Amino acid sequence: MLNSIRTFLQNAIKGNMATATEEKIVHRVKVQNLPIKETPQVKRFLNSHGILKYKKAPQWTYAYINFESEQAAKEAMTTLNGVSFKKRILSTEYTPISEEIFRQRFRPQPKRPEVSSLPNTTPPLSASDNKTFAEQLADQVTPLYKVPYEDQVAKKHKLGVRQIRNLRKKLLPLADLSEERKAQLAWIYENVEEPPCQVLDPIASPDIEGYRTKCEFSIGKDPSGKPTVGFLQGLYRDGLTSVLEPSASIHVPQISKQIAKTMEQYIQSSDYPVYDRVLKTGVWRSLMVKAQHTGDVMVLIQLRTSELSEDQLQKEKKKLVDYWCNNNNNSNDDDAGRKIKTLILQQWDGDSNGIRDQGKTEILAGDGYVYEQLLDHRFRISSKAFFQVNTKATEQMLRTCADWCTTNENMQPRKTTLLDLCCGAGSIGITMAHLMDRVVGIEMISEAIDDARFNAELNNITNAHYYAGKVEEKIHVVTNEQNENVVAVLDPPRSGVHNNVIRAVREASQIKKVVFISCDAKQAMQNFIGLCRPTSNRYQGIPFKPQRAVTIDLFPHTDHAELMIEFVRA
Ligand SMILES: C[S@@+](CC[C@H](N)C(=O)[O-])C[C@H]1O[C@@H](n2cnc3c(N)ncnc32)[C@H](O)[C@@H]1O
Repeated sequence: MLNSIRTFLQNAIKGNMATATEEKIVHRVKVQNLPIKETPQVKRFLNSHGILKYKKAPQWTYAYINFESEQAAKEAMTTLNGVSFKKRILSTEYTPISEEIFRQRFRPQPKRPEVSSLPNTTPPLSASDNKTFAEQLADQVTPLYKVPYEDQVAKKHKLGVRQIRNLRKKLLPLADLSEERKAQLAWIYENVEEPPCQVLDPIASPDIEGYRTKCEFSIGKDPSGKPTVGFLQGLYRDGLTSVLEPSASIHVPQISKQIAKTMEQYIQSSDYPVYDRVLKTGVWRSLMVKAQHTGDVMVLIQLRTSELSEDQLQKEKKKLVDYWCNNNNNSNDDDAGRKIKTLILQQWDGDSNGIRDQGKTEILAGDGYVYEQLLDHRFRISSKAFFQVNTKATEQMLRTCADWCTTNENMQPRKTTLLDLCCGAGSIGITMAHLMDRVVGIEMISEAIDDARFNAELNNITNAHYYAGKVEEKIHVVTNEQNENVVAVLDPPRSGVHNNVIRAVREASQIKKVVFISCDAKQAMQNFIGLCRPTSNRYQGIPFKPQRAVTIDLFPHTDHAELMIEFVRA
């Protein structure tokens, strides 16, 4: 029972991450089989394994440790799992939790009314929080919406500076080893009152409303039980899996709101029920809309098919095409269906929520692609390929990135290879290819690599080469080469990259510079530390040091931003 609740919470967390808030996760590890009481001994034992902060009540046989990234959590699990302490064999469990829920747990909770007693409009949820559903949703998906935009940017800049300072702080204990290692970290002792590298003025987003070119909506029931397309309300702690409609969401473009509404009308008159995230029954699960600045729109509908016969599924597909592409929808919202370039169906019967890369996708109409324009280059994007969601702010980021990649006293750009790690559909390398000798891109989603190859050709680029696979497995393609000058741009997912990538980058002496683009510097901190820590058996090669950093606001009204750091050899 406990396990199923935990799985439910974890799935709910994952589902909500994928849909609405790009929410922060506390990467918790539960260490089990510890002795009760014996507090000083437990403290000494955990400290000796590098764990200085943890939570354990004297009567508990377990402790919780929080980490900033999944990777750090997993590394600690590897260290502690199976270790014998006080004649007990320890075991560990990864128990991630949404940061918001984590915080809420330490706050007194107002009593909530029964969900079924809530009326069908948008009234206050309870007397104590006195907020409409629209306000609650705004607090959840765009928590800074009431803060003037310049103040949002200033706040994110401050957080970026704090992360850069943190890097210095986290490296300090590693410097106290030997004179040689200390020398490699000399930069952390310079101007200790200042950030350890130049921090440029933050780059604000040119678009601050309706900027999201990709929206993932959940399909479910609103608090009154009405089938709805929108964002998960996100209070899984209470077992709530309600969906709130997005019409007031400031970051969602009008066209995507129209499409969500049109889909809502479809499911409300459908013979099949919406997906129930607790019982794991029902059919309609999620909707993804990619609405690009070129005017191209992709609609991907995710459904659970195990309740449908083959005949029913075929009929439903035909009905969807009729509705979306033959204008048989009654949408009075400016005929959202007419604007769709491609319609895709994804079958997903698994427990985890959100659009899944593993889901079976089928193109029902169009060619399965949309196009976007970035810095005078055109990009084809498939349903599975990552593409930055704020086009105008991404252009700003790419300009700065190109500038950093081509300024280096000892390297001539045209004799330099640009290593585009985690390249997605190729936007970084392709917009810079004309400045470089060649571009080598590595990406694990094969559809994205197909897009990158296609995009290079589409933009008449002949010096870009792409490899499908994990960076940790393919990076040797470039690092095994000799006598090359290489600049690496590393643009990984939120949690950063595998340590092996960092080790390979350090060991490849031809890589003179790394431009690290991180959408969650806290989680990527382990990677930054890996690049900068002194040379050891595990981390060979000359370490890097930060030279410049800048915050770029790709996500107005949310807590998120990109932090771009230029690392050069120390
Ligand atoms: C933040 S996106 C950046 C994509 C691209 N640079 C862009 O700007 O559009 C991160 C990308 O890393 C890819 N990725 C995640 N882990 C990877 C790995 N271990 N090896 C290669 N690619 C990976 C994801 O599929 C995704 O396309």
